[in-house]
Amino acid sequence: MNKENTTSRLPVMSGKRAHTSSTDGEQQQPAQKKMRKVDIEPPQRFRSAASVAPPRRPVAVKAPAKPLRPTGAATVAVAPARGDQRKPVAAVPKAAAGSGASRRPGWDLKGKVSDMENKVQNYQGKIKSANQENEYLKDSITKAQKHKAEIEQENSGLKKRLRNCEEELVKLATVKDDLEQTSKERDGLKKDLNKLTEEHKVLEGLRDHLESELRNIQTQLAIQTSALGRCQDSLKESQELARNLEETVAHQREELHLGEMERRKLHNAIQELKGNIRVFCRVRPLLTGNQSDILHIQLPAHDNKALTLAKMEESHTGRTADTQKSYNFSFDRVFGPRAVQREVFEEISLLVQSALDGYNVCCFAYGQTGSGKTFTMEGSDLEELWGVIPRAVQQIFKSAKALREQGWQYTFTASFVEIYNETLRDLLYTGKPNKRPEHEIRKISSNEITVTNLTYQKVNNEDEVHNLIMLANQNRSTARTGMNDHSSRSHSVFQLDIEGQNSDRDTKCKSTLCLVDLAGSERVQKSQSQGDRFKEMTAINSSLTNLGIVIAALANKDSFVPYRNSKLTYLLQNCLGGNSKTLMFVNISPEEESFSESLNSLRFASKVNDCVIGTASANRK
Ligand SMILES: Nc1ncnc2c1ncn2[C@@H]1O[C@H](COP(=O)(O)OP(=O)(O)OP(=O)(O)O)[C@@H](O)[C@H]1O
Repeated sequence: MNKENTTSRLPVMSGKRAHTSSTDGEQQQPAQKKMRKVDIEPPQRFRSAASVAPPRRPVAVKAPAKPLRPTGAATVAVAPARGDQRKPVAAVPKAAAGSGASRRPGWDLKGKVSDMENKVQNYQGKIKSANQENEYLKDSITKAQKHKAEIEQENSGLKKRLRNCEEELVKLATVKDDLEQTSKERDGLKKDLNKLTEEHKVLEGLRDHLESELRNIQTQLAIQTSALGRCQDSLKESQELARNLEETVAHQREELHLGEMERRKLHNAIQELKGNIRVFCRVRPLLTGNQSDILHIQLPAHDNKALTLAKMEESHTGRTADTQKSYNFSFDRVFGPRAVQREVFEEISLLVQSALDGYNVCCFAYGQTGSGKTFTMEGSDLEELWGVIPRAVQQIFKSAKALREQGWQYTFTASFVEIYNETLRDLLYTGKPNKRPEHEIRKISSNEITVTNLTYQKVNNEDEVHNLIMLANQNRSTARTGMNDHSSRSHSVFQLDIEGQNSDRDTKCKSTLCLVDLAGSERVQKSQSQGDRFKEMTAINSSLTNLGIVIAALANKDSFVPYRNSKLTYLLQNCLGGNSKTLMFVNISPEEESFSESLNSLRFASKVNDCVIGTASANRK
């Protein structure tokens, strides 16, 4: 609102007032100006008030009837009302008054009085007019005051409105700030929106892709569902079949178990018929030369159980011709020099099977040094040259695996001990040589023998047993170098303790497979041993003799069996008793110079072969 407008809209206000308003207006904020422009209408009352202004009517001046003597009253004039722009009431024309006085002669007092009275009347008229005007002015003042009060009231109202407007303005400023803030936020949101729109587009693309994949999957699912339906049908059929098969399997298992028990019974019966102690004779091939050069050992072509040892004896007198002396022997089986390891083992594999069935089994090789005991029991590294021990171990683990399907679980514990000069030595010892412990044989129950400080190694497969055999050979070869090949003059005993359990049938069995490589059986006289060698030979012969005595006592069913006479028989006590199956190999050297030793060995073996040890029974619970 400009100054001109303010002035033009408030016509009754003084210029100063109008100016003040204008100044105020200039200082006001644009918003206030706007508000004023909108709200303040030209007050109509001011206009009407303007019309209240006293009329500019001329004061009626009556010509005096008589000219009055001019007095000082001529100076009386009505002061114009404040703000009244009217001209002062015209005084009686001076010329008229003056001309009357001047016209009257000095004596014309009457005339003069008349003039004076006119003047008085004139003045009285003037006074009356002034009074009227005064009344009028008073009235105007009253109205103006009233008007002023109204204006003040209106002013205070306007001020109040102004304050309200200012407050509103402040609020609006806050709103503006808020608006700016909101605007910024909106910009930010716009950016976010743009970003989200982009993302939305990407997601839409992804969704389209996924929807198409979903459609594919749904198609596949439909195909799979129908296939599943078919599968479920065939599964039902298969389940039915499986149930039938399970019943058959259970039935067959039962039959198998019964068959297995029957097999064990029959197997044992056969073993009993064969005798619980059996003797096999094995003739070593010549290490050099032609095997047909072996003349003193005769093996009948059609009898694999007989052997004849023949020797030409010179005539003592010289008069008669040389005579041939023959010694016939019969064993459970005789293997000639051409017999291979597999062939030999086949004959004893049934015995090894008995060990898994819960029978104690003892297999030992007897014979003079170099006759092939170690070769028979251990053989060499080549699988086809494996001896009884590795083949027995292989068979045991193979059979145990097969029996697992019938509910049998087996645990195996191996030990390997050497008896030299009636002293025990742990062949599985891995500690320091100078810390080797001493060992004692102890009987811990009626059918259990244990050796103190001996390594009893749990084994789970044949490889582990082969490793133990290698360790034992290492231990023996160490002793061999240090003690002048004492291996020939020591007994080595490999024991495999077998424990079986069939939880389904609540059956347990426990047995020991004992495989022994005996020391060379040379006679003292022949070897002409002396000193340590003599001591060794005495110990060997003593233990071998005791072995014969024990076997004989068992055969005779003696009430006392002298097991404790030697470490060997004490250690083998459980494997030699009535509850065991025993196999003895008698190894024969083919060289002619070994004739006498061979004869001795065969005689010893024959004695053993004649023994019938009581009926073996399985260690079952
Ligand atoms: N059946 C066989 N076929 C081939 N070689 C054999 C046979 N038997 C033994 N030998 C060989 O004869 C030699 C002596 O055999 P071995 O060491 O087994 O005799 P030993 O009776 O154990 O002797 P020791 O009592 O000294 O231990 C070895 O070289 C061995 O390889």
